[in-house]
Amino acid sequence: MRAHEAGALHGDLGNRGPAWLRTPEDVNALMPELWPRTVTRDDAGPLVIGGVSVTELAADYGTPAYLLDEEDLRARCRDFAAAFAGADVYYAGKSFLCKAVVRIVEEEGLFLDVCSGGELAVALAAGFPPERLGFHGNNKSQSELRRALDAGVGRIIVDSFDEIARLSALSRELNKRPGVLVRVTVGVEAHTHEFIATAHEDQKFGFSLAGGAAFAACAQILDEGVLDLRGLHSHIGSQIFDTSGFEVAARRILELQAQVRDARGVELPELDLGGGFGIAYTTQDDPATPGDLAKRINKIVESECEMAALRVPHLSIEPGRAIVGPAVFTLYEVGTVKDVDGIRTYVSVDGGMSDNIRTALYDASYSATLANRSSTAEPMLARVVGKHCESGDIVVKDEFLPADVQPGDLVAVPGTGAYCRSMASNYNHVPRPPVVAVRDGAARVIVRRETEDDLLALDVG
Ligand SMILES: Cc1ncc(COP(=O)(O)O)c(C=O)c1O
Ligand SMILES: N[C@@H](CCCC[NH3+])C(=O)O
Repeated sequence: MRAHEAGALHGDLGNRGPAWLRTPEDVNALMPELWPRTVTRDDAGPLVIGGVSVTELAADYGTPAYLLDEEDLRARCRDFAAAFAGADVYYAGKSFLCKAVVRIVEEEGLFLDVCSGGELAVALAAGFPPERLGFHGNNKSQSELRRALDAGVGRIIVDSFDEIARLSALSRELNKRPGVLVRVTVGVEAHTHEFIATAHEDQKFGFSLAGGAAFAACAQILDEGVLDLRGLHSHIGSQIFDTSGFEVAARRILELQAQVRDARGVELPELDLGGGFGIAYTTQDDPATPGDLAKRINKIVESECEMAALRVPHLSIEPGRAIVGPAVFTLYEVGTVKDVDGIRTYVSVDGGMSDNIRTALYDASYSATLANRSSTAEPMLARVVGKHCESGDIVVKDEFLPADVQPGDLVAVPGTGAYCRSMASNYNHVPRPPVVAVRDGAARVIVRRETEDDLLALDVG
């Protein structure tokens, strides 16, 4: 039985979605907060991004494909820069990095956070000014640190005593004095998935504040005088909506700042409060605007500094997801529609966990819409799944699609700009999709589709 022939069963299925998911009045309607800014649905029905219809993009570039709204990405860079005027906004490259995006970030005046030799290589290959780079990582290798020093990376965020020793030895050898920040674990239990929370005590990142390691790291760097200690750094996790976590983090880290001043007579001039600002993946999410975030963060920093009689340090933040996440959607083609005995309708698309691992890894929720046409059919609760040999290969757990969705239709999943292409794999030897940037009626491939030749290129013998 085809899904749209299942009739009354769809009503029953409607009860199986999560409580927050409502049957839409118009299954073709787009919730503006979920989509890149230029996306519309034109009269004939297909989605249009940057002035180009998805049917045209699918014909030209194939599916699956990540479609990037360049105007939207640039606007989000500018929104953060304007809201946090006077601070340095580092775009977190781990969310998605390629040379074209590095250039966009540079042109829009942002700084760039990299966290591996590979990300550093992409930034340098695109000509990003090294003094505007921040280099992260809990286990930077000798060669990665050497490369960062050679390139003249602006800030290295040190994460362990081993790294302080390694970086100090290299700095002496190369006769450099890099600017460093000490990454502090502030002991905040961020309200997000445990795998993407990074400031509770029991974890690999940073120096513990409560245990005294963070103070000891600052003292050691100041005593040795080899590294230029510019300030403290905190990142509490990712996809966070509750700003109280940032407030607690700022308060605690500024207490450490005061402790360093009192003990050593040094007021560290900089403070980095990391990234982690949440975005809307479904109608249940209600993210703060950059303006709101800036207001709240600046207020807490200023009032804490006033209480501790500290000068307000030069602030920086590191948003990744909030800049690139909403600027992209993934376009898939439907291959099969299967109604499983009244339990659930599975809509299989031509990608899956290899292009979006977040649903399987974090139990993340996404939304979807029929993209190549509008439909007058009733909304039907469906699960959008991939083509991998894995029953957990789910792209969108629960979403209402028109009941007449059929093979050959296109389905679009918004909010896939961050941590989708960057975490993509070749599982089942499925080539990774391209990233196509669209702007003012023109499309350009910024990351090409992987080919079977690419997959075979690493096989030796
Ligand atoms: C140190 C650091 N900075 C910035 C980010 C960016 O986070 P997000 O993409 O959630 O803004 C991360 C990732 O969580 C991170 O680990
Ligand atoms: N990869 C995570 C975010 C972690 C970012 C790195 N600290 C996600 O998809 O939500």
